[in-house]
Amino acid sequence: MSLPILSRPTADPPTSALPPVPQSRHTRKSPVQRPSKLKTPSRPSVSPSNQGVSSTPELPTLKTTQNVRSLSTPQTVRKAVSIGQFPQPPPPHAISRPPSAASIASPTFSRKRVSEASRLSTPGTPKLKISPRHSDGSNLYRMSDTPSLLNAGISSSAVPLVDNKRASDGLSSVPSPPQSRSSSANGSYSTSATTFEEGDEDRGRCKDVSEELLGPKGVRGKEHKGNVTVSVRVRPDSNGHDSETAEGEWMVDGRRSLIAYRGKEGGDYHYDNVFGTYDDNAKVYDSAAKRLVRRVMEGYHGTVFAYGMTGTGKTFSMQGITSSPGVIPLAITDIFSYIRETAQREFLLRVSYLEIYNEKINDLLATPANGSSAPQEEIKLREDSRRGVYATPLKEEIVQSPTQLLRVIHRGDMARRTGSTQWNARSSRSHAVVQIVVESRERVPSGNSQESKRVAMLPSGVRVSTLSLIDLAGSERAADDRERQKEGAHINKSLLTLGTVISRLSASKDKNGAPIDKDGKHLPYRDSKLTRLLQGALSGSSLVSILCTIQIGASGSSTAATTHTMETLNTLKFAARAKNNIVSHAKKAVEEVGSGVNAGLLERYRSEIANLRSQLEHQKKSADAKEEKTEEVQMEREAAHRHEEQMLEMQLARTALKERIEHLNRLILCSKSTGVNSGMTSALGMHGRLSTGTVGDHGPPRSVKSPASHSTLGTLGPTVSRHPSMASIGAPPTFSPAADADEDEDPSDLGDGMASLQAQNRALQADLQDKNRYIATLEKRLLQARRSSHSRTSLGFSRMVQEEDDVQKHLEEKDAVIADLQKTVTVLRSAVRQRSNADMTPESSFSEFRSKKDIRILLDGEASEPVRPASPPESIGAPLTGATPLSLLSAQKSGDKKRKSVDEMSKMLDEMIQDKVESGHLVKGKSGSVRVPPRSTSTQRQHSRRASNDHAGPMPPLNTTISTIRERDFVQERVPATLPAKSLR
Ligand SMILES: Nc1ncnc2c1ncn2[C@@H]1O[C@H](COP(=O)(O)OP(=O)(O)OP(=O)(O)O)[C@@H](O)[C@H]1O
Repeated sequence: MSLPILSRPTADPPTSALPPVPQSRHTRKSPVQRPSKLKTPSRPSVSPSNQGVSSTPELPTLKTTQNVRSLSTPQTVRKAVSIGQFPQPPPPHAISRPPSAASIASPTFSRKRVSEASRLSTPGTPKLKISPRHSDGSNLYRMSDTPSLLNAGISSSAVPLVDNKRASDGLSSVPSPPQSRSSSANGSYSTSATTFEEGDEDRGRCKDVSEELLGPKGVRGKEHKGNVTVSVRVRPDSNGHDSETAEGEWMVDGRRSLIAYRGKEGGDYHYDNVFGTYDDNAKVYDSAAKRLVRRVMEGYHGTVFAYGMTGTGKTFSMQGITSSPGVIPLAITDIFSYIRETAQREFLLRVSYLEIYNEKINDLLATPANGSSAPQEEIKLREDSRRGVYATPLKEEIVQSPTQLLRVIHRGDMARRTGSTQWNARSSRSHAVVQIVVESRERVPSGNSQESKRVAMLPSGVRVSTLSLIDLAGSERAADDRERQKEGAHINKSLLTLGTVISRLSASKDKNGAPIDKDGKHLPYRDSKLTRLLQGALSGSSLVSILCTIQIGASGSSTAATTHTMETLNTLKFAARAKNNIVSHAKKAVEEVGSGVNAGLLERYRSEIANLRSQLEHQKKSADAKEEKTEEVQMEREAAHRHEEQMLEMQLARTALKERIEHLNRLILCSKSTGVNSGMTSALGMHGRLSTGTVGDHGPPRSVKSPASHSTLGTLGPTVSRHPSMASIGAPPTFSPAADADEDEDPSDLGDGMASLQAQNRALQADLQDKNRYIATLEKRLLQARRSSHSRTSLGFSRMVQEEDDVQKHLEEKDAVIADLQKTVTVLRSAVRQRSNADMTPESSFSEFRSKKDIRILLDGEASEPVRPASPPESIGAPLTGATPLSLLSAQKSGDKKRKSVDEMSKMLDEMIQDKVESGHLVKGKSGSVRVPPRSTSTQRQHSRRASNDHAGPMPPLNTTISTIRERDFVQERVPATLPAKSLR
């Protein structure tokens, strides 16, 4: 009989979300025996065929009255597994508890189970016999009612039978009645622990049964045994026909969890669960692993492993197929259901997946996805007191959803070593270990307030538990293939070591605490990586569920059949030893507080989150402070910038003013150098002399102004001070009489008035150009100042605007001056033209001067009053009344025409100077010199104007300067530079 050719799941993980996880777990009932078409063996109705059991003729071996339909062909049983096609979790109203008897009694449930059974059973399946209880009690023992974490809360009440009789024909896994554990003399085994159906009274209750059991009222003496569950699953025959021998030799009673072999070395084997060929993976999971998974979620360590001969259905049971997912996917679904149901705790899940292949550990999750064959870092097993034995370095992935977890495991499955053997087309060549680490922590129920939310995050102890789901490689006979032989040798060796360890397990320990066997020898955990890795579970630190798979009724040659039977018996013995010897004293993991190396990731993440939060807050604070500082600095900078701008503008304005002043000064010097200033000075000197000397020479002096002004003029003295210029401010130099004399006595001046005028004209033109250039410069600066003033927001803005206005005013005044000068130039030009006629009558001269005077008046806009007639020159200082310039000029007809006209002009100048003195633009010194009044406040200026004293002051204000310039310009205009100094005297 050949074994079926099977294939491993190849489908990709699902992309769609898993179905919703149930919110309640109180409605799904415990799995109980399902109704079957097979007849339930009953003690009274002993089948006659039982007589044929040779090995134990005395035992009535009951045959099922109806043959179990053989399972569908195994070739099609193992289809590609698609995670998306895993069974949907029960709806919210359903619970994950096994169906109760009550639910079984319902027609719907019965129909479903019946149809499942009929689907799985195929004609040809070995007829399984149900062994009744031994009548003599020698080979069959009742299992003791030992409550445990894995059957916690289960009462020993009998399961109600459908229609008052066992619905199962023995293929169901309804636990047997309590029996005491013992082994029969002829090799029959039974286990002390048993699983019990939950009584109706427990259904719907969600109580912490472990607490109940571990509490003072718990059966402490027996609980440890109860923490180990051993189940045996019988795989359907692969080819559909069964041997009569096998049929006669084997009896499987699922209801009583019994497998009996009536052949050589036969006996009855009792376990916690016996699954028949019709039991599907859901049933296996519910009975053998579900409770353990729940306990792991509560904080216990748990290990589920499948053990058995190659091809007997270990991988099938652990991974499952599309239509019947196995223990691993169902556990994953359950884990997440539990998390959803447990609102009072928060969880963190991480998963790792390794294989032990040829005594080497490979990380199945670390395999590069792109297929690159980079050598993996060697994974070693280490041990510490807290974690026990563990593999490192191992990749762990944190998962947040069932889909994600299934995908990770699927990835590992794909990386696992498999190969074709004579017995299994896709045989697992390695032991595969999925480890799901569950970290959980109590959550303080959070209210709506921010405070309570914060409190909810307060750190509490983190509990870390591990669920190990192990699919062992199958024991096998020597294969033909070399590689398979080598693999098989390693597999067999490790399984042998496992068996040895289990067989020698005892509660004894040496003085160092190392486990020893009954003979005081050390247990050979280190002989294989598998036993080393399972050390914690085997030595009792975790809950254990062992699922042993067998196949009975193997076809083939009689030798093969014998070998097969021997292997099956070995598996059964292994299972029995495991149940008898493994003592679990699993305890709930202690909640660890703190964020040290030993703390779970959950705590580390929490503390990291808290750290990051505080860092964030700190950074935010410092950022705020920085921002504030930056703002301050920015404001300071802006203020400084504004200040700079203001300073710049002020500087510009000051520079402009200074330049203007310098320029004007230059002009004055320039005029001097070209004779203009000297002419003016000469004129003034002339005027001085005119005021004093001319009185004697030409009769009483006449003033063209008021008597007051005349008297003022009289104080000018014999030497007229030089016209004040910027250079003369503060210490106005006066021309010494000698210098004056030198200048005045220059005969060329007298003889070449025309040339002087032309020179003056040139100088004025140059001056005009200078001024134009200067205006352009000022305009440019003004433009710059305006531009920068746009950006001003400082407090000094208004002040600057004010200053700018002042500057503007000054500029306007300067413009007016320039206009004056231009006009003056025009007038001078015309004067030059007139002089060129050389025929100048006093009248014409007077009219010319008069017109100039008018022009001046017009330009200055100040002296609007008409020129008054000159005063009679009786005395110096006396008011000149009754004389007009015309009369004056007429009286001197006898003199040189030019001299006369000069006198006229002198008079006119005198008059103008007097005007200026009166208006405060000029002050007269005691000696009769004329100066610009000192710089002073407006009040002082007014006072100065009134007092007309000779106080010399500091630099005059700009207005004064401008006025002075105007005066000077006017004087220049009026007094030709070529006027002979002598004549002025
Ligand atoms: N209970 C079962 N019902 C139907 N088919 C099954 C059952 N058990 C196993 N099979 C089928 O038997 C074949 C072998 O199963 P599986 O690969 O799970 O055996 P195994 O014990 O894991 O073998 P190995 O140790 O060589 O890996 C598969 O095709 C599988 O589909």
